[in-house]
Amino acid sequence: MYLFGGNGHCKVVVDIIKKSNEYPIEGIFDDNPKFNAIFDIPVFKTKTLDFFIDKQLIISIGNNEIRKKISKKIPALYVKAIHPNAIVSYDVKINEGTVIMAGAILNASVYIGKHCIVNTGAVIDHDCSINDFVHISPNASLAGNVVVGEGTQIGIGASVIQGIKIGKWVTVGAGTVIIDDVPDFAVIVGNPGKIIKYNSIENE
Ligand SMILES: CC(=O)SCCNC(=O)CCNC(=O)[C@H](O)C(C)(C)COP(=O)(O)OP(=O)(O)OC[C@H]1O[C@@H](n2cnc3c(N)ncnc32)[C@H](O)[C@@H]1OP(=O)(O)O
Repeated sequence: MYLFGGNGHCKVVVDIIKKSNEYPIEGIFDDNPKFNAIFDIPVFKTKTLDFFIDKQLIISIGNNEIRKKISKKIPALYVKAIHPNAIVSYDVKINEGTVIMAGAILNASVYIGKHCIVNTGAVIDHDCSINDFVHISPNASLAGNVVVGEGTQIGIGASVIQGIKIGKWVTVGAGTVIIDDVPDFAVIVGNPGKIIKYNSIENE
């Protein structure tokens, strides 16, 4: 399999794949000239997108908007990666392109969309629904029945009480406590969370 994107997030994705032993990593694609190899894995420059058509791929880029753009451009056999030390309930649905990091806990009947990141130690409790291109940052916790819209980032250490609906392309700041629904594109911080501005997202 291959990875696309060679920054810090990529190193954590490499770790998951090596530990889960599911796929050998044949290379990482990144056009930045500063990368030649990441750990012992060669870095290649992109020549043609057709190369990826029959290749297993994960987009290893932390920015949700960029991950979406690249996934629309590159036709590949997207796969998911789940760290062996994540705890994933048996009826959780995880879609392609998504990575689940060490210590994450996904409880009963959780749904996770495509190209999501469930980062280190995040907790997603029963019946939550996480849409495509979402990032749940390290140590963030979602109580039961929370819905998170496309492209949203839940910041490091944030907490969301049960039954909340968070819109698309929202940014929930580090350590924020969400006790009410959050509209699309909001940037929300503090305890309790207050909206400070709105994201502008191109071609979402
Ligand atoms: C493995 C990994 O690294 S995963 C990555 C995890 N990273 C994160 O979770 C980062 C989350 N990002 C944040 O919390 C950011 O601070 C954001 C996105 C909410 C805001 O960032 P910016 O748009 O740059 O806003 P800025 O820093 O200018 O802050 C605006 C105001 O909000 C306040 N503010 C910003 N973030 C927070 C926060 N998390 N909690 C409380 N207040 C905050 C600032 O103090 C500032 O207040 P002021 O206007 O009174 O001075």
